[in-house]
Amino acid sequence: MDFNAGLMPLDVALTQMLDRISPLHDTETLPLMQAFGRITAKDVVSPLDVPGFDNSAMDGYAVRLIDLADGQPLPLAGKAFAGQPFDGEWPTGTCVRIMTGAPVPPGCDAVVMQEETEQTDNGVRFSARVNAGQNIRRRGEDITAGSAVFPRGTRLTVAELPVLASLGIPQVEVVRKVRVAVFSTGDELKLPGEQLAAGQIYDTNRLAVHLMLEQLGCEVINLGIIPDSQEKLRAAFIAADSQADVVISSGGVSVGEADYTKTILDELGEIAFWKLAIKPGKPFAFGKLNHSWFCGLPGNPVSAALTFYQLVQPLLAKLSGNPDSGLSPRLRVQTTTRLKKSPGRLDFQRGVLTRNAEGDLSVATTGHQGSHVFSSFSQGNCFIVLERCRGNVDAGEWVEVEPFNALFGGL
Ligand SMILES: Nc1nc2c(c(=O)[nH]1)N[C@H]1C(S)=C(S)[C@@H](COP(=O)(O)OP(=O)(O)OC[C@H]3O[C@@H](n4cnc5c(N)ncnc54)[C@H](O)[C@@H]3O)O[C@H]1N2
Ligand code: MOO
Repeated sequence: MDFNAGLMPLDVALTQMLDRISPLHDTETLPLMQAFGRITAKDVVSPLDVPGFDNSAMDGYAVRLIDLADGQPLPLAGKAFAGQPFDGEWPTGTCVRIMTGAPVPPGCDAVVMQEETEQTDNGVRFSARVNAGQNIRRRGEDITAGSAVFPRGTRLTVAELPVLASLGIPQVEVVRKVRVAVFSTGDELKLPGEQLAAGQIYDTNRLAVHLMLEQLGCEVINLGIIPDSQEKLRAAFIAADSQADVVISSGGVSVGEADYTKTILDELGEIAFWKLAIKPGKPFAFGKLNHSWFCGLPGNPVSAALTFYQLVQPLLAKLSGNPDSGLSPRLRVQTTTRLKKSPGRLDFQRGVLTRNAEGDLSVATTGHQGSHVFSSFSQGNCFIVLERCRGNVDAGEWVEVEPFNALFGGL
């Protein structure tokens, strides 16, 4: 019997999910200092030219080309500093001492850096050839007034926010944070610091999900551990649905006798899909509650973190108006170790991607790939993504890898 028949392929699940979701409409306006990581809600239009005026790129001398024609030294007519333009008369046959960032005087054809000049009793001698426009940074050459500097949907980081500061923009309109409620389910779960009775374990998944949500800039509503009781689980879902845009649970989505999540979802909302052709993470469920989206992560910790990473991360990106899913581009490299795999599902094994002295990349397994071995994320730095139809992979074969992003300590 083929247990994998009827499982939904990952790309189909992702398309179905993302097609149903539209970005949040609500926005807020924040000072630049508080806007790191947020997504612009509108095109940001520049009110200014940058640079705002023609200015010098070097410490040196502002000249007119015609004055250099006979090779004679030029006496100084005055000085220009950043913030203190030269505003005197500029007589023919003279030059102006100028500093980096100072506005070039009207009529200036070029700036000669001081290393290419010589002081003489009769003024400054220009030994090297001087080209029109050299060392002048032109008004508007970086950004012109009225142009869209960053389109709607830009994630604001240290690459963008200082540009807004340079335009004199003090605040920016961004999409509001996505509100996400999270809880773990299971009678066996305890908090770190508590005593474990026989058969109990510590709750790993809620911390993993909470931390990933924070990294992704979401507002987290952490509802704790919900015991395996239909009543308590129903109450948790209702409370979560009333507060959040997305509700994430972990555990209880498989086929065990205490796996109530699916039953309650059927009752309170609609399940769009459940059971994917991926390993780990097969019992991932997605659907809609009364007003929020629902993601049911499998209980096994690697499966929970992996399905969050591969499915919930792109969902949150879309909701927050970010066109970038957050997933790293995949590469093809050779594996240096044998990889165990059964045909049927798309495997996301954890691997170590390295570069040898010749600059060639290769990957090796982190070892045990059980969906309870959370330390494999720490040992690895990438997913080894093995196609559904593939069986065991021998050392030397080519495989696809997906480097971890910052959620798992990658770049
Ligand atoms: N007969 C079948 N059994 C299972 C199947 C299946 O298809 N048929 N799928 C297996 C797979 S794959 C996974 S993954 C799990 C998912 O099960 P659930 O989502 O129902 O999760 P639980 O049964 O509640 O727990 C599974 C496992 O994970 C531990 N767990 C749960 N929550 C946490 C947490 N917050 N932190 C740490 N560990 C957690 C739990 O103790 C169990 O060991 O089902 C398989 N079974
Ligand atoms: O598909 Mo499960 O998530 O292997 O542990």
